[in-house]
Amino acid sequence: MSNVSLDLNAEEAAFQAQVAAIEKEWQNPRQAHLKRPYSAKSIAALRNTIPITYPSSLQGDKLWNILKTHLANGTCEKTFGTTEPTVVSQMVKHQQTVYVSGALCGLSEVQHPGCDHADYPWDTVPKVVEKIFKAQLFHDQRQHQFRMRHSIEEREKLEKYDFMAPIIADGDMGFGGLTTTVKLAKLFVEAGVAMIHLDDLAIGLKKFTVGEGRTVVPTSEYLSRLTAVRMQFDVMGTNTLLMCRCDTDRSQFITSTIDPRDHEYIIGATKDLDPLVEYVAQGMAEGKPYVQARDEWKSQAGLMTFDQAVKEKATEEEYQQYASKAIAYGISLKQKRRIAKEVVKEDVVFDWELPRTKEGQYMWKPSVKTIVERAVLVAPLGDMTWARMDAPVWKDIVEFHTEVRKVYPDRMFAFGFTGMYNYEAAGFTQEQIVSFSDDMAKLGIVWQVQPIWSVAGLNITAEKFARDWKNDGIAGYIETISKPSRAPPIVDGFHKLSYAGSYLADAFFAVVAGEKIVP
Ligand SMILES: C[C@](O)(C(=O)O)[C@H](CC(=O)O)C(=O)O
Repeated sequence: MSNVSLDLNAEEAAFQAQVAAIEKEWQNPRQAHLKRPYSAKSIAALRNTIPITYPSSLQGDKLWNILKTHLANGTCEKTFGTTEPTVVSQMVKHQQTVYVSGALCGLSEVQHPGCDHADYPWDTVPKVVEKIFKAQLFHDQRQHQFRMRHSIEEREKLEKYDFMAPIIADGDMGFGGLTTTVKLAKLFVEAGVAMIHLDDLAIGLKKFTVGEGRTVVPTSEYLSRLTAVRMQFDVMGTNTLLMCRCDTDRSQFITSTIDPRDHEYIIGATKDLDPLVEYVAQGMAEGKPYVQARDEWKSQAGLMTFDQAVKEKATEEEYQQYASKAIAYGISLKQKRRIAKEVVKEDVVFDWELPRTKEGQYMWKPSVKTIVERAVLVAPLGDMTWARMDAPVWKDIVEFHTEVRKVYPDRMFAFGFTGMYNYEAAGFTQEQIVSFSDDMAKLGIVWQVQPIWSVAGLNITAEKFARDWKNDGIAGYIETISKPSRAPPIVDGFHKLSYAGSYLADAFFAVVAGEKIVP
């Protein structure tokens, strides 16, 4: 039974046309760098039967052109994070893009604020993107209407801004299984985002505190996440950009050992002792603090990777023989053990189950090499790459970007000036700090973000005004806010010409009343 007349030929022809259109889109220079593990046919079958277009796609193209121009010029876009449309309306005067930070959303857009553990509801960041995008459309509309009320000669004297700065947003770790990631990607596109970034962190285990550290997922899971987003963008037919962020730097745990590509970096105990969780439970029952019990166990466990354990037991010659066969991308622990048995006389004791945490994580040894491997592997699914680093180690920054560029010379990169960077402590001179952005731009880092300016930045502004208002009242307001906001370059305030959009409201009344055309 059906409620439409069934024309199977027309249905098949429409489907084949859709497949052909998708194949063509994928060959377009804008998409030629992408490689999908699925077919155009699978995507066509997942599409709706009516055509739907999204502004997100236009914004994606716009962002692509902005960043490609920076890449060609060896320059970069420097932006910052906000959740506030008011801030966006001003930053577009100086920035070409806007960042919606998950950390900020977690602080100011939820009922229960908290440090950035990405523990807010999965639709929090897309909703903020939607709020900002709609505000951008409003400012774009009011400016356009205002300009069109003026003659061409008059317009020359008016300020003009591009309010539609592409929005880059934090997709965190995708918030769960593949279906959540798909829904997240869809909501972002519908909200008007130009690019999202997705990382390889484990849900619920993003840490910024002193307890147990940050946890990544296996390479295979990271790949699936990014593929899920790419698939959803393809289903929606958008040119929205995907940034592959990798958080392996400084991560201390991995959720599973399922992927041999991760085995080189998983840490085991090389001593025969009780499992960490049992030792800690026992210690705590005896009244020891958790951290003390944990550290005691760690100091006795002989923690290292399997390759290091082999090195400890082998002669120099045996190790060279072992390394030539066993240290290569994707060699599993099982294969490594077999090779060690063949070439090393002594038994290699190694157990990666013993150090597992109460939540089941395995211990992990991060390195620039792992980040490079992950970044290179997933690069064809995305448009940009970001190696998130807690601390600015210049040598690591150079190594990472140089290595990835050996494989993908045209790759565009992002960088976040994250957390509590202490440049002096990291050995940077004042000169190096000043030229840091430009130096990074030369490595292809075309999008650079200070994600959390709003915390200290807005607080400083608010605290200052709160003090001035208490002390000086309206006299102070007039001097420090009202007058400067009217002087050029105009910082939008409530006055008729700007932010509030009074002219737009007037236009609605005039048009409804039958006004023909202005000026
Ligand atoms: C960029 C980031 O994802 C964010 O949410 O803004 C955070 C910021 C931070 O922790 O300082 C991150 O880098 O993880």
